[in-house]
Amino acid sequence: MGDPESDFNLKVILVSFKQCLTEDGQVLLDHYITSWKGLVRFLNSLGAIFSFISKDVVSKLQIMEGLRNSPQGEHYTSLQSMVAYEVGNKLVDIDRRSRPRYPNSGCRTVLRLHRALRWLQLFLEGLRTSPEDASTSTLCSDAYNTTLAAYHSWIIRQAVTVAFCTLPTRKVFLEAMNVGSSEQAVEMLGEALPFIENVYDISQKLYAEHSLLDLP
Ligand SMILES: CCCCCCCC/C=C\CCCCCCCC(=O)N[C@@H](COP(=O)(O)O)[C@H](O)/C=C/CCCCCCCCCCCCC
Repeated sequence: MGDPESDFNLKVILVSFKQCLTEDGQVLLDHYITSWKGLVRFLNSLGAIFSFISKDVVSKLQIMEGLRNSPQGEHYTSLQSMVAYEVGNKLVDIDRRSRPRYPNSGCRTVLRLHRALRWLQLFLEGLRTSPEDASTSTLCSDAYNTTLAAYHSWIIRQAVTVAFCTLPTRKVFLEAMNVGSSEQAVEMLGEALPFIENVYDISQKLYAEHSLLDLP
């Protein structure tokens, strides 16, 4: 049996995104939630300054677990079945002008995580391809500005900018992935990032097909 501490590395988490996908391209929500829990664990290890971010992710994961464990749980087996169920039964707030009726819908909640997954993909790709002396804070902000920033209020953008300034160097970051040297971490990212990319692309297509990419 493996040692839980040494098993805890970023490769395990990134590869777990592979398990989210079935052969016919269903995104399995149980695995999706588990993969995100692993990411939260990493985020927590970066320090208390990131706790406002991890609290938000945890609350979204709790919403999804609540739906999954509810009497309607079978509809929340995959992203596809969730979208079919919630859209088909009008359980999603589509119109920004109306009073929210379903603030905790699965579609809305996963959309927030889905956007964050794109941030993660761009950030880790930046880490992988950047020179040794690249600033992680710049890599992180660049990825943030092209993904999540557009959806966040001014106050959150300011808090995030401060938190980014506390990030460790690229070398420390790569070693914190717990997969060996920085060179090995870079290699691992090259192998494992496509798993995140696949999940992101399939989810993006599904949400676009149902016009769900801009849910309030
Ligand atoms: C050793 C390297 C490993 C890197 C592993 C990184 C692990 C990353 C884990 C989590 C990523 C951040 C997830 C952020 C989710 C944000 C969801 C969101 O947009 N929530 C907002 C909207 O929700 P509603 O209000 O509409 O319900 C919410 O308002 C936001 C609240 C908190 C701020 C979120 C800031 C996100 C910044 C992303 C960068 C994270 C920096 C991590 C540093 C590596």
